This record gives sequence, structure tokens and C-alpha cells, in this order.
Amino acid sequence: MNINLYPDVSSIKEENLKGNTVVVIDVLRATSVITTALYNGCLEVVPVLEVHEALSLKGENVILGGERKGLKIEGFDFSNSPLEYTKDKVEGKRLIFTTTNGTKAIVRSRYSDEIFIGCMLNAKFLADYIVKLGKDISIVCAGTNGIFSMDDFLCAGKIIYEINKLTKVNMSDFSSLAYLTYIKNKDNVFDYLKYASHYRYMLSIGLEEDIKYCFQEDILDTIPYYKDGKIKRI
Ligand SMILES: O=C(O)[C@H](CS(=O)(=O)O)OP(=O)(O)O
Repeated sequence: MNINLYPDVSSIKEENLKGNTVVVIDVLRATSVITTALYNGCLEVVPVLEVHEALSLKGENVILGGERKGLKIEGFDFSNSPLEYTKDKVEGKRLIFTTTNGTKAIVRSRYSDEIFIGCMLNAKFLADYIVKLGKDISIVCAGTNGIFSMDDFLCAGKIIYEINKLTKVNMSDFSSLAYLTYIKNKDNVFDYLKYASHYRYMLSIGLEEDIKYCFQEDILDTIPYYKDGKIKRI
């Protein structure tokens, strides 16, 4: 099984993803939100690129979530904080979701038939599931504003680490680097993250609790799956 890793959305090409199992990561915070919302009973998440698109989809049993510059959008019900997506707020609801990096990465990974949403929260469970599919794996990091992001890279390393425990893999050099980075830092994640600009930005706008939440490992057994413009739980 081959594993390829893409540092941000601009580096993905249709021919690289076709036929592969694709995992999209935006650990801070979009893919952590999606996984949490579905775990808490949200029916489906619809990722959209633009705020006006989200607003136009308002309706019964629909909630709007997301951010711009890390902050809640006017007219939306929720921000991009996974801590807001509790069972009492999201159960039985349809979430329309737009964020700066994460939802773009998901929508732009549509070249594959098998697209999953990954984060630290579900890494081990996701690895178990996708290994059984037996296809080559492409991991797409959302990055931040079109630039490589160390936080997504560490999460990619964790997912590769979990896959490697289960089956024989052939890692690209970039995948190996993520894998080794995770092994080296797994016991001191926050010492590593302090070098990450996205992490520092999140801290500067008061999101320390979100970060702590997003870097918990293997606490949610939810495997979000993107098909026909919607993300649902497997
Ligand atoms: O709010 C977030 O977590 C980020 C916003 S930004 O990158 O800090 O502008 O959005 P996401 O799409 O989840 O990376």
C-alpha cells in the first residue's frame, strides 16, 4: 500500500488522487469540528466555499457554522470551535459549514471516490477503516491560507503511524518525514506546536481550549465520509 502526503491544497492534482483513498486533514479546526459534530449526532455536514452560499441554504433543521479569520461569521449559529458542537445543539441537524482552509481542501479533493475526514480525535479509527479498503492512500493537508501548516503535518504523521502499525506500507519521502516527526514529538506535542504559526495565531485569538481539545488522540470513533457534496458518518 502506497502512502502519499500533500502539504496543502495547491499541491493536489486530479491524476494523483483518482483511485486512491483520500484523507483530508485540517486539525485546527475544520476536520476536528466535522468529526465532533457527526459524533454528537449531526445528520450531515455540507461544506461550502462561500459565506453567501451558506446563508442561502438556511432552513428548517439547518445550522450554519464556520469562520473567517478564525471568528464566527455574522448570521451564523456557530463558529469553528469544536467545543460548540455539543449533542444538545447538533443532534438531528444538518450543518452547513464554511471555513478558510478546511472546507476548501475537502471540496477540492473531490477527484477521488473515497474521501474521508481525518483529525487527531479519530486517527486510529480512521486508519483501521481505510487500511481495510486496500487502496493506495493520499493524505491532503489543508494548510493555512495556501501555505504548509505544521499542525496538519503532525496529524498526518499520526495517521500514517496508525496505518503503519496495521499493514506494510510504502511511504513517500514526505510521508516518512511526517511519520518520523510524529514519533519524535508524540509525547510533547505542545513543544512542537509552539513553532507552528497557525497554532500561535489561534492562541493569540484566545483559542487555547480548542487547541487542547483538537490534539486529543483517538477519542472519537467517528469516520466522516464525503460523497456528493455531503459528509456523513460511516
Ligand atoms: O478557525 C480556524 O480554525 C481556521 C481559520 S484561520 O486559518 O486561522 O484563518 O480555519 P480552518 O479552515 O479550520 O483552518
